[in-house]
Amino acid sequence: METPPDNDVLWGRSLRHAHEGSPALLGVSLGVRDGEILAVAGPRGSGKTTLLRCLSGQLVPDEGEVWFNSAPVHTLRRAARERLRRERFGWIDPSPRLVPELTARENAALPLLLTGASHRAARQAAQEWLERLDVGECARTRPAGLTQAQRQRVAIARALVTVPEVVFADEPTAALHRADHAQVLRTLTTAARSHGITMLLATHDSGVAEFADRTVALVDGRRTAPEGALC
Ligand SMILES: Nc1ncnc2c1ncn2[C@@H]1O[C@H](COP(=O)(O)OP(=O)(O)OP(=O)(O)O)[C@@H](O)[C@H]1O
Repeated sequence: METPPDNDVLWGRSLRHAHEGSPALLGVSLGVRDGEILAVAGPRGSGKTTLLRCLSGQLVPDEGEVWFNSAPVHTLRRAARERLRRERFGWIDPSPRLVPELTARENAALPLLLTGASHRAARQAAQEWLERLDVGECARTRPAGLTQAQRQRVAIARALVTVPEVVFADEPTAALHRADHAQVLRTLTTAARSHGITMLLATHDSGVAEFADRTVALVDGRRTAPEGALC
């Protein structure tokens, strides 16, 4: 088995995957460097979500390998992959999926409570992340009382509260008004950079690439090199 380059925190090799017979990835390889913000660009249906799910251990590819910090992920059992996702990774969905009964701060604190942090520590860290993401004043409000942009910021706080090694952001601005896109992306990428968090940012919006260090493009489940880009 070939081992990944030393400076890649995450590495996928020749990933192939089909959903119930529909091909989604047709042999994608990529490495992500420590602390890098990598945009995964491509039109709808090009395989971006499938790639992020394979790299984060949510999905085992039909073929190919995934390595995290020089250890294989694709050979781990389900429980070990779930632990990896819970303890080392963060995930941001296109639409914020918050627990409606909990306040913004309680939602943001959840991942820390799941890793065994005390209520007090989790509450304090959640409040700090809400403030960094400009929704500190919403801490006691439940999701129904927030705007969609505020809910997405709370979901981002929840993904970052454990300071994960890698955050996977799947179209994080898809459910927002265009006017909110740049501000949310700037806040997200600034927070990641200041904490040395590696980030994969799936997007079909070419404007997102300006927030990334590098862009890889997918079309029909394969990588293409965007003109002028170094991949
Ligand atoms: N659960 C599923 N069952 C069946 N087909 C699926 C499933 N998930 C994805 N696909 C198909 O796999 C292909 C790649 O989908 P994927 O969601 O990975 O692409 P994407 O680039 O993230 O698209 P989008 O921007 O619309 O989310 C598409 O043809 C899609 O219809």
